[in-house]
Order: sequence, then C-alpha cells, then structure tokens
Amino acid sequence: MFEFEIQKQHTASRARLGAVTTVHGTIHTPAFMPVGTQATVKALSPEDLKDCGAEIILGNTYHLYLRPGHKLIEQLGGLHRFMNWDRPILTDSGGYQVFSLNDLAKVTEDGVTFRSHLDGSLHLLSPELAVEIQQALGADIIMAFDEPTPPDASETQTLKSLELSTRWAARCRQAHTRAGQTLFGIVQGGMFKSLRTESARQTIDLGFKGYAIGGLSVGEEKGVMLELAEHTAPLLPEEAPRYLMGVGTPDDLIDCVKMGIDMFDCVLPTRNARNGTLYTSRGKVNIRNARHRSSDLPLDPECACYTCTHYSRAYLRHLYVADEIFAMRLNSLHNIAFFQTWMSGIRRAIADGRPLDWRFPESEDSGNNGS
Ligand SMILES: CNc1nc2c(CC[C@H]3O[C@H](OC)[C@H](OC)[C@@H](OC)[C@@H]3OC)c3nc(N)[nH]c(=O)c3cc2[nH]1
Repeated sequence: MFEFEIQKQHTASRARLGAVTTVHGTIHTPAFMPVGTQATVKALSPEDLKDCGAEIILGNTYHLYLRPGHKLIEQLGGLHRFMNWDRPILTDSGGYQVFSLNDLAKVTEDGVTFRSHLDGSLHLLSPELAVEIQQALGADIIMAFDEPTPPDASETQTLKSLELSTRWAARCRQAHTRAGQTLFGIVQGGMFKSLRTESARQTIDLGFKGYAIGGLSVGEEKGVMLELAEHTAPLLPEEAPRYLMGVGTPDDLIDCVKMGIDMFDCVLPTRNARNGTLYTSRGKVNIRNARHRSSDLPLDPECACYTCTHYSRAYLRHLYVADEIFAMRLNSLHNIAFFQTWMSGIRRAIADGRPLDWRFPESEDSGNNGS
C-alpha cells in the first residue's frame, strides 16, 4: 500500500505540501527523516522520536546485514518489531555505505564485493541481495541498489556508472516481490547536468512510485549540490515523492523544499548532538562553551522539547563536559526536535501560502546577542 497525495502547491516556489501513506502510517511532507543506522536513532527511544514529531526513520541495509543479520531480524518479526517502531521505516540499499566504509570495495556487473568493516569477511552485495535484505527487514520504503558516483569522476566514468546503476535498478525491480513495500529509484549522473538528465530519463523509464536524487552531498561544493538538485528535481514526475539523500542543514532544507523535493535524511542532528553542537532558534550553540557554565537558561526558550523544558544550559554543559551518557540523549532529543519543528514550520508556511524566506540564524556563540 503506497499513496502520495499533494495537498497544496506553494505559489511562490515549487514547494508542495503532501502526505505519503504506507502500511505503517502517514508521513506529512516535506519530511525530515532521522537516521537510525543500526536499528536505533542513537540514544533515543521510539517514544522520544514520537514526542519530537518524527513520522518515519531510516535503517541501513549494509549495517544490519553485517550485524545482527537480516535473517535474524526477519525471524524475530522484522525491523519494526525488533526496534519497537510501529511507524514507517525507509531503508537505504547499502550502495553508498559500501563505498563510504570500504575503500577496497570492487565493482563488477554482479554487484560490489567488499570486506566487512567488522571482521574482514568477504561479501558480494548485489541488487538481488540488497532487495532480499530490505524485504527481510520489512521496511515500508526500500531503495534501489546503486553506485553513488564519486564527485571527481570524469564524464565518461560518470556515464558508465549511471548506466550500471540503471541496470542494477532494473534487477531490483525484478527481484522486488514483497507486497506492502515500495521500491524507490535513485537518480545518479554525478556533477554533470546532461548526465543527471540522462539518468533521470532512464530511471523514470523503469517506472517507480518514488524517486531519490542520489550522488549529491558527497563532498562537492554546497553551491554545486544545490545547482544539481535544482536541475534534477523538476525532471522527476510531479505526482511522485522526491527524496534528496543525505541533505542537509536547516537552510538546505528550505532551499531544496522550494525545488519541489519532499523527503530528506541527514546525520547532522544526531551526529552534531554527540559532539555538543546544538541547533537552536538563535543559531548553533556549542554546549561546551564556558559561557554556559552557570547559565540557568534553557538551551532554546522557543523549543518545547523535553530537554529545553526540564534542564538548564549549565546542566547540559556539565553532563557533556563530564562525558555523561545522559548528555547524548538530551542533546540528540533536542536536535531531532529542532529539525522536526523546522520542517513543520516549512509545512505550515506552504499550507498558509507564506513565503519560505527565513534562514537559520548565525551561530549564537559568535553573535553578541547576549543570551
Ligand atoms: C550524506 N550524503 C549522502 N548520503 C547519501 C546516501 C546515503 C544516505 C544514508 O546516509 C548514511 O549512510 C552513509 C545514513 O546512515 C548513517 C543512512 O541512514 C540509514 C542514509 O540512508 C538513507 C546515498 N545512498 C544511496 N543509496 N545512493 C546515493 O547516491 C546516496 C547519496 C548520499 N549522499
């Protein structure tokens, strides 16, 4: 079961308000999807995630295949039951992870051979296995197995890579038989607009119910990422959800929603929480900064999350400096709440027909706004 309903088209941009409906519930778009690589959004419980407004989370084929194993998770009732998350899950196909975790990965027509980063064992991840794993996990939305082309690849290499990804996408479509689960295609094409157009054409020709823009946010300049996303988004069918993988900062989310993109994932909120960088309505706050040592103020007076309504900056700084585990939970909870609130503000502006013209403030630490 999969539906995408466009509820309102923004007048001042390509942004649209929508709803993706799956077996495990509805996702209001534009949506930010917290990353839960190893069957957990690090340090947060499913209840925390629901309190923050998360409607869908991500899982990772590569990681869960290697540990604890997709067959074990299937035996135990699938990923939803395993991690006690009863809302939608999207899993990535593992293509990107293999490359980001294995510089010895070898690509052939069959797939990618690599050594596990855990125990060095040899594996072949093929389009068929990537689909088998995601079907065993039981994710609601699964991704085609692709090769994210390196940003420094030549035009010839990029063309070969996108054509391989298209052949792999076709094999994923063949292998995908599980009902109640939706396969998204992924558009590649590297840093070349003409190849982005070609990859979009080939991927649309295969026909999917949703399309991701891949191969971006892989180290290229921010301006290049935005320009290629802007070029690619309108090439994708109006009536299908568009998902920009690995993006992004609060400002990127606004800029890319205006291009007509509906779904986003990024490790920023959870990863930065763990190194003490917190997103607030007044910009970034580095909770390690000595200026918070005796501050009885909440992290963000405009935030209604558990962290901001129960604890002072002094306490958050103390926990972080003392390397307390609780710091990870409180920081992650706030950053996820911030990104979810940021996205709901974007959805409200589209619903009200207001311009999407605000920016994430400069860092509070550098500004002299005295708080
Ligand atoms: C950051 N820039 C970024 N991330 C790209 C991901 C992975 C997203 C992935 O990014 C982390 O994996 C590393 C997350 O785990 C830490 C995954 O969450 C489970 C998330 O899966 C959707 C891509 N995945 C595929 N299959 N194809 C892509 O072309 C692609 C491009 C990305 N750019």
